[in-house]
This record gives sequence, C-alpha cells and structure tokens, in this order.
Amino acid sequence: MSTPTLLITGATLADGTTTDVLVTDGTISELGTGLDAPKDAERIDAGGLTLLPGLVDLHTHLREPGREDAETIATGAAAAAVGGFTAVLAMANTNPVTDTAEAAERVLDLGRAAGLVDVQPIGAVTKGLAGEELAELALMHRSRATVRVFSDDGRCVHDSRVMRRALEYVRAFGGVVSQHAQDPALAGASACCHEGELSGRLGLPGWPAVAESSVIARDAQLAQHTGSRVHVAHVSTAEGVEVVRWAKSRGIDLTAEVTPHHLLLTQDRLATYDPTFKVNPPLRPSEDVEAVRAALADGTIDAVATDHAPHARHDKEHAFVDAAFGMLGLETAFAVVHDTMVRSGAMDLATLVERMSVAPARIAGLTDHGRAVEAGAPANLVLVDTEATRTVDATASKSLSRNNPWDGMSLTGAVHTTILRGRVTARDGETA
Ligand SMILES: NC(=O)N[C@@H](CC(=O)O)C(=O)O
Ligand SMILES: [Zn+2]
Ligand SMILES: [Zn+2]
Repeated sequence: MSTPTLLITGATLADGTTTDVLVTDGTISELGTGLDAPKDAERIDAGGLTLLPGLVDLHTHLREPGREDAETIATGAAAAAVGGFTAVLAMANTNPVTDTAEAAERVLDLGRAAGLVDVQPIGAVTKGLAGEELAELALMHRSRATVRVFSDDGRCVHDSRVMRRALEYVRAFGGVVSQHAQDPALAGASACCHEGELSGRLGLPGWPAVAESSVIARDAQLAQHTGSRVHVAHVSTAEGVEVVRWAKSRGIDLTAEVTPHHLLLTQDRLATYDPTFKVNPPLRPSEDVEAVRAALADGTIDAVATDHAPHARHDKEHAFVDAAFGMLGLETAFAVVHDTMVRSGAMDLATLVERMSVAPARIAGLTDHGRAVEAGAPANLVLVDTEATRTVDATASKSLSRNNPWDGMSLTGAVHTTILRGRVTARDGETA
C-alpha cells in the first residue's frame, strides 16, 4: 500500500519546541518551519497539539483465536489505534494458546490484515500455559513473527526449574520472559482481591502482596544466575517495587511494568462488589498506588502496559467471586497516565514518552517504534492534546467488551491523531 506524503504543521514536540514535520513513504523526511509539500499531500494542522512517538503496549489481551465474542485482533487493534498506540504485544493466553511458530505467525498476519497497529505476538513460555513443558521458544523466535517476548500471563511460571530453563533458552537470541509474578500457592483458587483489612470486612478471599514480591525476588535471582533477562508484568505492590529496586541496584537484567489502573484505582472500588473492578493482580490500598507512582516516576518501573483484558458480559456479570478477572485499558491509557502522572507534576511529558513508548519498544526489541521524532525515523506517531478534558464513555469504545472501569471519569489529556508508517489510523476516537 503506498502512503501519500503527509505534512504536519505547527506541532509541539515533547521538549516544547514547535516544528513542521514532513513524512514521505512512511518515514519522517524533514523537520523545520515553513516546510513545503506537494499539492496532493495530506495535511494536518497540529497547532496546539503535541507530537510524540506512537505508544507501545507491552501487554494486551486480544482474545483471538478462541474468544472472538470478547475481542478480535481487528477490534483490539482499533481500540489501540484510538488510544494512540502504534504497536501492541498480544498476550499468548488465547485458545489455542500461542505456543507454536504457526500460531504466532497467524496472530502477526491477522494484525497485518487489520492494518491499524503493529500486532507483535507474545509466545507462551510453556505448552498450553500448563507450566510444565517449554513451548517452541526458538521456533517462535525464528518464525516470521520473530517472537522475542514470552509469557504464560494469566498464570505464573511457578516451577523454578521451568523458569530457569526458559531464561536459558531465550538468552540465546536476546529474548525475555515476562512473568505474571504471583505465587499460586499464596493466591488461593478462590482469591479475588488484595488480602488485608478490607478483604476481611467485605468477606472476600484475598491474596497477600508477598505472593507478588517473593516471585519477583526468585526470578531476579534466576535472571542473575542464568545471565538472562526477565520482565515483571503488572507490578502492583510496594513490596514488589522494593524487590525490583533491589534487583536493579545489583545490576540484574530485570525490567518492570505497571498498569494505568494500578496507578489510579485503589481497592476502595470494591466496596460495591462491582466485578468491573475485579482484576489480577488486584487493586491495592493507596500506599501501594503511591509506591508504584513513585517507582514509575523515578524509573524503577520502566514502562506502562495496559493489560487490556476484555471480557464478554456473560463472563463478567456474576457475583464478585465468580466473575472473570480483567479490565479494558487501551483507549484510556494515555489520558490516565497523563492525568495521574504528568498533570499531577510527578513526571514530565518526556518521561511519559519514555515509559509509554521508548522503554516498551526497547524491552520488546521493536526497532521501528519508540524512536525520537527526527528525520529518518519511521513515522509511527501520535498527536495529543494535553489540555483537552474528556469524559470516558464506555459505549463509544472500539473494544467488543464493556468491562470499562473508567466509564464516566473525567480525564485531561486526549489522543488526537495516530499515525502508523505515515498513514492516519485514528482520529478523535474513530479509526481512519
Ligand atoms: N489481568 C487480568 O485480570 N486478566 C488477564 C490475565 C492477566 O493479565 O493475568 C486476562 O487474560 O483476562
Ligand atoms: Zn497477568
Ligand atoms: Zn495480562
């Protein structure tokens, strides 16, 4: 598909400077003021808008194959484009699981067919996510999908021997294991919230913070022992942050992500037993929210990842203990992080770019994304309006699911236009 020349005029960059940007054949060809473009070029007046590298999500559940009633790759890609993303990593816990080269290539191809965002498959660590036998890690890497990130997300790789072998395997080709850090023995079968004073009051079975931090500690030591690389998915506790900080201080090759919901929502939302707020790891007390915010600001946590987890109504609309875990996140991530972290003064916009684009692209090895806005870089970009305040309307979502914890919330910072290799993929909440 040939892409027309695109001229973006009067855009402000994250550092506050203003420039025009000319995009030719999907690549940024020139920056400067008063740039010219051919008559038939597409033009975007970016006055008052900020131009950033497109967002990259390390952790998205797209549900295809297997649960196309909750999300398809096409609908999830649309939600991603509307949310300002140019690349998403699709989790492996589909049905069938992405545990072979063929399955990974299928996800890649469905993403290309949708054409709204680069969909990069994550491979399972173990066959069928069963936690026992390693999946075809090297074959998935050598496939057309070039899988570099492996995860049994939804489940913890709890067997230390399996985790050790996985780390040894992926080291050979510069891969990384993304761990859903949660000791299943401490997170009982019916546990559904944070264990503490509130879970007692609500009469809900919970699991403790140490179920997270103890696995992070073990994996940090296994990463050190194997000389390999581990990534911690959805860090949610102060204890978890403490272990990540310790591991980094020792020079261990460990990275970590936090979700928008763990940055903004607390366990107090559970007071009404609304299953929209049931998520794994669970919403935590405000002390934990403070800890993950501080860790994201100071770089202890490297990245924001949505853990966008769509669920069909018939899986979510149950008594709290029986409902599925997970909440939507792609379309609201930028606004939530901008509002919570940048508007509050905890970090600047350039740091947001680092956490939502540069670091996730680096962790996943996506060299076409997370690049500085400069000549020669692929034109994977997003224009945002940092002043716009919008009220989230769950019914307007591109996702097939409606488990949206942000519905009705007013947030400042809006995605205006998303651009994938020079082509506009979304504009003002609609795909283009
Ligand atoms: N986050 C969730 O609550 N649920 C995820 C699995 C996961 O990320 O652990 C899902 O697949 O629904
Ligand atoms: Zn998980
Ligand atoms: Zn997940």
